[in-house]
This record gives sequence, structure tokens and C-alpha cells, in this order.
Amino acid sequence: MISNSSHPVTTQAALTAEDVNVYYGSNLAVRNVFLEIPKNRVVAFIGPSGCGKSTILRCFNRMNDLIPGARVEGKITFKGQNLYAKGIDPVETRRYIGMVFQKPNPFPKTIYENIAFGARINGYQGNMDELVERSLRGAALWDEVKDKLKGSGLALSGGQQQRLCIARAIAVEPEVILMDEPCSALDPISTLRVEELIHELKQQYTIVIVTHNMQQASRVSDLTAFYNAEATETGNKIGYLVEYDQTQTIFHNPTEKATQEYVSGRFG
Ligand SMILES: Nc1ncnc2c1ncn2[C@@H]1O[C@H](COP(=O)(O)OP(=O)(O)OP(=O)(O)O)[C@@H](O)[C@H]1O
Repeated sequence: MISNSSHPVTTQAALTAEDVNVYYGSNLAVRNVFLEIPKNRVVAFIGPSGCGKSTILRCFNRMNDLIPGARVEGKITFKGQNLYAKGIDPVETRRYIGMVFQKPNPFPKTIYENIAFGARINGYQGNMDELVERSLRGAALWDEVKDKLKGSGLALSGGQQQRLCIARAIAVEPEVILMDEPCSALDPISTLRVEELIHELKQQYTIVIVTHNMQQASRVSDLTAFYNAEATETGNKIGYLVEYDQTQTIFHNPTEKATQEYVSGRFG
């Protein structure tokens, strides 16, 4: 069930966060997050800068492990399995829960190799040409690149590079794709293409997207989590989840005043 919500979601949960706190060194960055991400849904994280959206996103595939001093308390589960239990391999976790970053970051390799590289490392035994085509089609990029697969991924436009990164993410057949402001470096047309793609991808994947763009959150997501931050006596800011509900509700009939003010552009 979704915390802070009067509208529980009954579909199966892909990911859950239970009383999650994240620290950087001795600073508490985000506190007491309870959240459930249902399977095959798009969930948007919104809120002002520094309220912990990316920090929580990174908990879901243990990317915070790569940040020195970062520490996660509480419980994060993926299909019921505690992701932070002893013996869980974070690298393996990221195969099931992929990530697309703010700035497109293709490998300095050919378009073909951008897809094939990760699959090969994961011991993919199938037909690589087919996998490359399937992944590029899945990311709505195939028609634009099919004649230049041996060209560099870095020679593509920003929007194409981001779709290449999405193709790379889906090539290893994850179940969840985490997207951290995937369109913030893209022009409006490329942004729309990625948004259309997100719509298509949710048939097969569960998607969590951090965005600063309110229209984008309302266009692409089924559910929206609004985070905010409060200042402590020492001047640090601690992020927390204010409200999580159906996107329609968050944008048109939120429970909390702060949510109403944020979605109507009155702060943030
Ligand atoms: N690598 C890090 N080391 C130390 N502190 C960090 C690190 N990353 C984030 N923080 C701190 O954690 C808090 C939450 O940051 P986070 O980036 O998760 O917020 P956000 O809501 O995603 O912000 P934005 O919208 O600006 O990307 C902030 O106070 C930030 O300074």
C-alpha cells in the first residue's frame, strides 16, 4: 500500500522503501521515507532542489554505495527481497534495476558496442545483432542509426545519445529503470520523444523518474511523490516525503498545502 495516500494501489510492488534515512557522512539528507513503487507503473519524484529525490532514487539500485560516506538506513526491497541484505551483490542488483542519468553518457565506443558491451559482460549467449536491433528499436532509435551502427555513440545528437543510453539500459533486460532527470539536457522535441518512449516502456518495465518539469511529471507518470526539505537548527536541510498519490490527485487535489503550492508554482 502507498504510504501517505488515501488511494492504495493494489498492484504488485516492484520496489518498497520502509523508513529509509540516508546520510552523507554525519549529515542526514533524507528522513523516514515510506514508499511503494508498483510494477509496470511510472512514478515521478518531484520537489525543490536538495530535497533528496536523487538520493532516494539511488537507494533503489545501490548507487549510493559508490558515494564515499553515504549510508542508507531502513529497508529497501525489490520484489520482496531486501536489497541491502548480506550477500546481495550491488552490481547484480543494477542489472535488474538499471539507471539513466541526467547527462547522456554513452561509452566512447560504436553505437553497436554501446549495446553489446554490457550484454557481453553479463555473459549474454544469444544473437548479439538481434539484441542490438531489439534494444535500439525498444528505445525508438533503430531507424535513425541502423545504417551507422559502427559509428561512434558520441557522434549522435544529445537526444539520440539519451535514447542510446536507454537502449543500453534495456539491453540487459532489467525489470526497473531509474531515470534521474533524463530530459534536462535535451531540447523540447527530444524530450517529447523520450516521454513517448517512457509511455511505451512501461508495458514492460517499472520506471521511476526524477523531474523538475511539472508538465513532464503530469504527462508521463501514474503516481507522483512530492518531496520537500526542512531546515535544521544547524542550517542543514533534511528532505522528506510530503505526499505520494496518483498523479492526477497530486496535481489537482493534493492533501497537503505544500504540495498544492509547489505544483502550482508558488515555491521551489
Ligand atoms: N555526493 C554527495 N555528497 C554529500 N552530500 C550530498 C551528495 N549528494 C547529495 N547530497 C546532499 O543530499 C541532499 C539531497 O540531495 P539530492 O541531490 O538527493 O537532492 P535532489 O532533490 O535530487 O536535488 P536536485 O533537484 O537539485 O537534483 C542535499 O543536501 C545534497 O547536498
